Amino acid sequence: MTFPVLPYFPADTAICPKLSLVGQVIIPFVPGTTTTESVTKYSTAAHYDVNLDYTSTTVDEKTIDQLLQLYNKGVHNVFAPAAVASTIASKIPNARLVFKVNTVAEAAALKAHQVALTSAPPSADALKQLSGKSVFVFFAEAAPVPTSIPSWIKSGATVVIKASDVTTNYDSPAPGKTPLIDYIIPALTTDRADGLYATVVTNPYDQALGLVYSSKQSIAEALKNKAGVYQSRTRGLWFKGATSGNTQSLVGIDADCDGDCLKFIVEQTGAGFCHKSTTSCFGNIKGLSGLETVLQDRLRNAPVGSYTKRLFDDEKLLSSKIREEADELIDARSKDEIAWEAADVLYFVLARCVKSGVTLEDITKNLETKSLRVTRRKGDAKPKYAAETERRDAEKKAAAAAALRAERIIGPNDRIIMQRVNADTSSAQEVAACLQRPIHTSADIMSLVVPIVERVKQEGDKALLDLTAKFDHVVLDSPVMKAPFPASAMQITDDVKKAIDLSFNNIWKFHEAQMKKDTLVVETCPGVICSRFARPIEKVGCYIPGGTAVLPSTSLMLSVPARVAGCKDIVFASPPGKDGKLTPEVVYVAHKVGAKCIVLAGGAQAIASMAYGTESIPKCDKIMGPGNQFVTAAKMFVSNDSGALCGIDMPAGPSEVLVIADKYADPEFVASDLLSQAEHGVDSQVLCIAVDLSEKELDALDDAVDEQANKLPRVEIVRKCISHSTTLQVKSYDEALALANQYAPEHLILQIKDAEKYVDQVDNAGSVFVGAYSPESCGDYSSGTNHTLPTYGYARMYSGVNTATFQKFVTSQTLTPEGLKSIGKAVMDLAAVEGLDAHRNAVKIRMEKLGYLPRHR
Ligand SMILES: NC(=O)c1ccc[n+]([C@@H]2O[C@H](COP(=O)([O-])OP(=O)(O)OC[C@H]3O[C@@H](n4cnc5c(N)ncnc54)[C@H](O)[C@@H]3O)[C@@H](O)[C@H]2O)c1
Ligand SMILES: N[C@H](CO)Cc1c[nH]c[nH+]1
Repeated sequence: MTFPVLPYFPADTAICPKLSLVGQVIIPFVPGTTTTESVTKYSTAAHYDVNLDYTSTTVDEKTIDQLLQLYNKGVHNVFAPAAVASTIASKIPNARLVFKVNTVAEAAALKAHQVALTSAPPSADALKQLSGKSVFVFFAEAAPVPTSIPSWIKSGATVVIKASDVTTNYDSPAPGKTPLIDYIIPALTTDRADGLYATVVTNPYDQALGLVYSSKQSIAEALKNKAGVYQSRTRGLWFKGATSGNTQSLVGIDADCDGDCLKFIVEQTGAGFCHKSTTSCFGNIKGLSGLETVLQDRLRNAPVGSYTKRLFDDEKLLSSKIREEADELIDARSKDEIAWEAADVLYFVLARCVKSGVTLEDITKNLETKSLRVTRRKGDAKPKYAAETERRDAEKKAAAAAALRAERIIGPNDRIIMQRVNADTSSAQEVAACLQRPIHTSADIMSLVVPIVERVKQEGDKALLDLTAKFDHVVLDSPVMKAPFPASAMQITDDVKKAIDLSFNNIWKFHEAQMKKDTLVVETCPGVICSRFARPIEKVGCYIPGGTAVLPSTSLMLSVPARVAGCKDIVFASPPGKDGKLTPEVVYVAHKVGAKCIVLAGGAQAIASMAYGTESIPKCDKIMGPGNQFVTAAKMFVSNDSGALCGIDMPAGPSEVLVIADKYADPEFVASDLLSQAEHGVDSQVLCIAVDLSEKELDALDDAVDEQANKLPRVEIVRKCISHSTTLQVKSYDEALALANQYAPEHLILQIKDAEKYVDQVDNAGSVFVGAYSPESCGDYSSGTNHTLPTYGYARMYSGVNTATFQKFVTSQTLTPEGLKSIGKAVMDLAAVEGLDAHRNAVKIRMEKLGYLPRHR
């Protein structure tokens, strides 16, 4: 309970610190003038509440804003005439208001909980009508009537008195002034025979220092001297510290709920409160304030070279520690970890405060002020911090994924098996880490690729030859081989020729079936005929990878649909071998499809040469084909450069496969499919989602992977790829398909019972291989579907290469007069909405001539 006396200070600058020892003051509110500073200067630094007296009988929006700000800076209550208080309450929902009225009857009629009586002094009996309300007897204007004060206070009212009418100088008060003690004693009771009041002494953080006793005189002396003065039961008036030197500065006094126990809030100096030289009579104070005391002492006395000294002297060290500990706290999970990390954070934060002279009391007061806010911020983090948290989360995800991969380096003597993760018992973060791709087209790659592209753009063939020498370690005379291609460059075996021819035919058939030959015609309204027809893209570039393995199959996958679509100029690009020659199968395919030339270059430089053209290489309108991260980044770069005016198919990077396998799947089949993509490159990724497999069945899968992998010539690549590849155990098919859709694999293989049934549930995948006898390799070469497919999860929004990739679609329309009549008005109305009069006119003129609209000259 705060003492039921509220000193009124007519000017906010004149607040008497001694009177405010009772815990509250009231100052006038002046519209437009009372600033938040005039409130914070008391409310955040001192131990008393600041109330405002609003005297005007009107209130405008500007003043409401001003009040809002003042509330939010810690103003306790605003006393206002009842009508004004109602207006404020309607504008500021949680405003703390005391409704000023003249009479007890008016107060009783109000719904408000806090009321102030401003005129005729009420009798104690009349006050009883207001039980249940907080009542203030407002004597700020008139001189108080001291004889009534005890009865008001005893009735539970708080007396608002002019500060100038009160004094702490109790023994020789100036004429007309009432000693403050006279307002305090009526609020107290005691059942002790000696009439003393039990008094709890606390520090400013409400920590008990000890129990003492007070008398009317000791309290009056304490108020007068603003010091700890008590009544010893054996030695009379006791000025604490008078002999020991451990004095106390009094910062506030208070009473308990029924007034039979006092509280003195003090700042203790010297060894402590207790005569045994401990901080309190209950021993030394621990916790945060104990730590604060230690740190304050260290700030003054820390030995040179000690860690605490370094911490105080080295701003960067202290800031870094706060950040580091805050991060660790964010990452902590168990109760123990959180407590541990929170303690570290508090230690360094407190060191920062102590160093800057900020005390726990300042922080507590600040917290109290914030709790008084009437309009609260939404609580969202500022965008900068939200973005930072997201960035850090992404970094952590990547680091977690990297850590998982890093943990698993499959050594030459280790079994080549995938890591196993049970999706049902792992955290979402752990599962997500398994679904992270090993490599991204990041800013780092772009910073390598952009200079390469720019060089080719500027220097053409010369740059191409230099970069081929640098990256492919072969010095060429010319970067291009033009058609007709010499027979010597396409020497291949009959079997391979037959294989290419068979594959060519199947790819042709499937892509020709996709060909949109017929013009699409729709009459949308009578006389309005809309149509759409396809046209081939004239000049297309086909990139055929050749880094870790040359892929003639890719030349088929790109050039056959190009030919089906009717593209005029087909340009191939593929890195030359160390002997400076192209793979003969690639040249054979180029010859078969009638390609115009083959660029003997790989990587970003090959893409740039086709995007911008060089002295010897024709510029292409669109570039298709897969490749490593340099190729993919260069494709993305040129497609964004309006100077290149060059489209691309999609980001088709390192190969990947996700196999969903159940207990009906043959582990050897599953292993072979996983390894067929693992052998592409160390940055490939293969995943198996095992549906309800037992440990024994999972072991069989591991055995099959290990056995087959060790027999492969590219086992070294496979070993590295399998290191970052995972078998995820799930319980159900639905779960498996949900994870597959989340990953959006380039290839999805369903080795499950009734596989066909689940195709409907596939939302995101480049190409699906359904059932035990549909290995992914068939799609790579010969079945007819295309193997140039979106990776990195781009299957969520891109399709694989298809015939339409090499086409563009043109729409056309024909309107008859009847057609114009059907839609003319709608066009004119919409053009008017957009304020585009020329658009409107184009229809209006025709409609007028046709007689559908009256002519306007
Ligand atoms: N998504 C698909 O549809 C699909 C299809 C087939 C292949 N692929 C993938 O294509 C990729 C082919 O990659 P690849 O490396 O074997 O062949 P690539 O032809 O894509 O890249 C080789 C070229 O990269 C350049 N290069 C190498 N190191 C470089 C460096 N440090 N800086 C700049 N340039 C550098 C060289 O010029 C080299 O010619 C594989 O990851 C494979 O999985 C994907
Ligand atoms: N699997 C690759 C697509 O990611 C294509 C390919 C070509 N040769 C063998 N495989």
